[in-house]
Amino acid sequence: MQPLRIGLLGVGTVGGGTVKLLQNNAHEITRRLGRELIITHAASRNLERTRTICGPDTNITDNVFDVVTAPDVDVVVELIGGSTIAKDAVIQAIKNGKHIVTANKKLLAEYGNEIFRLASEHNVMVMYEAAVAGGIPIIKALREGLAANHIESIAGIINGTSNFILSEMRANGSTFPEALAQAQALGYAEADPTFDIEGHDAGHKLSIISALAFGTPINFSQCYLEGISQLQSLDICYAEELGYRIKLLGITRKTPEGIELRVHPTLIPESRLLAKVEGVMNAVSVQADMIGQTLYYGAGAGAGPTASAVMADIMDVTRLQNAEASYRVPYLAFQSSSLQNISILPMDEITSSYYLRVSACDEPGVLGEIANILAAENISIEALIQKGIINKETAEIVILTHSTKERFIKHAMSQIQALPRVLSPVTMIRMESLHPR
Ligand SMILES: NC(=O)C1=CN([C@@H]2O[C@H](COP(=O)(O)OP(=O)(O)OC[C@H]3O[C@@H](n4cnc5c(N)ncnc54)[C@H](O)[C@@H]3O)[C@@H](O)[C@H]2O)C=CC1
Ligand SMILES: N[C@@H](CC=O)C(=O)O
Ligand code: NA
Repeated sequence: MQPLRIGLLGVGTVGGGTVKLLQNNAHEITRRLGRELIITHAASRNLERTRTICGPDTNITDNVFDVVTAPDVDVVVELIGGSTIAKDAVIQAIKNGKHIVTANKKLLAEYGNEIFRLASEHNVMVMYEAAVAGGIPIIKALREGLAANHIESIAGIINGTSNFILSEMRANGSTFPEALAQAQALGYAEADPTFDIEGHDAGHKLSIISALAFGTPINFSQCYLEGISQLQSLDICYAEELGYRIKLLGITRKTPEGIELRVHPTLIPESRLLAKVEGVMNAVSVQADMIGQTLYYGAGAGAGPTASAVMADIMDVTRLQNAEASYRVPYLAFQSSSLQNISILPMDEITSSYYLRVSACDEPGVLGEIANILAAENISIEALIQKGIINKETAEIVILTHSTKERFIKHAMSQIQALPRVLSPVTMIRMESLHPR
């Protein structure tokens, strides 16, 4: 059988890792596929480096459009990132009948609905395992392994850079800038690391898996985003004292009123496996009606793990390329006839438990005033600690609440804030209370 011909766009961390993986594991891959894979074309900005990486048999260009129009390319593997040139190249490739493999969550979160519609019209596959949780086969799990279930909720650590930073700060006492610089040096961070630390990258990924899980269009523009840049080490310490770890979580849940879609720092009980996920590792917990809870754990970023997912997708395309259309892995959420019209809940309507930290005058009655406000909003308290840390007159009060709606906690916070003896803005961090331990 003729080899499957790959056109590679981008030979950076993931692109270079993909070439290396194919060079190292070609024999095993061919044995498993019964067919050879060859990279006929590669587009890159650094031609000399790319020639060294790819070897003499690959046509090298600095123009991605040379690759997407080349007749001897069956699959375009898009690893340049971003959503400008990458979008044009992918659209052009689909129109030219090429299958697509991409690691680009930004592109899919912003333009996935359009790209999948176009792919369906042109009868080509778009594979994106590497786009969510790097090497963890979470797309395959949702699309295939859990295909018979109703998915109820997903909670995941899906940004390796943020998790790496939080782990480094907690375990090794690194500062935020030190830990970020290390994540960049290790190839984990996005070209613009703001996407990592402000929650955008996790939001991109969450929007994709939420759409896949609940059969909706991708709704990134309605995803609530809050990153780790404003997190204070004081809150990390208090959370630990209460038996919790703080992680940047992506949470999506189907409720009768609509879908929750949110990324924010979250308190997780220390005993939960998610709380023990450290460094660049990712983990995704899925709650489904028949199977119950499943947990997927592995490296969420880096050359090797991400290349592993890219190559698995190329192998899937190879296997399915000659299958009749109906035998191909379906796009599920992206077939317009089967899309579900479920609204994304406004943030005020989500349900969570909450961590609140209040700095107040250390005087009798303050605690009572705060408790009264919470009681009036029907918010019950799970735990409370009080410390006089700033000076003798100022107390830090940390409260964990039971489950309530976000709008009730916001209303309570504004009243607490207005108390004359409350001294600085109330800190609020949401707690993970979706999945059983
Ligand atoms: N680094 C990681 O651990 C992971 C990255 N991803 C995604 O994979 C994609 C690639 O990421 P990295 O390899 O880390 O980025 P990178 O910056 O290391 O590599 C991108 C490469 O594409 C080249 N490039 C960009 N625009 C180009 C253009 N117009 N023409 C030719 N070449 C161009 C750049 O020069 C660079 O060599 C991104 O979408 C990223 O979000 C996904 C999962 C993990
Ligand atoms: N920047 C991303 C890379 C993988 O998607 C991350 O840190 O998770
Ligand atoms: Na993955």
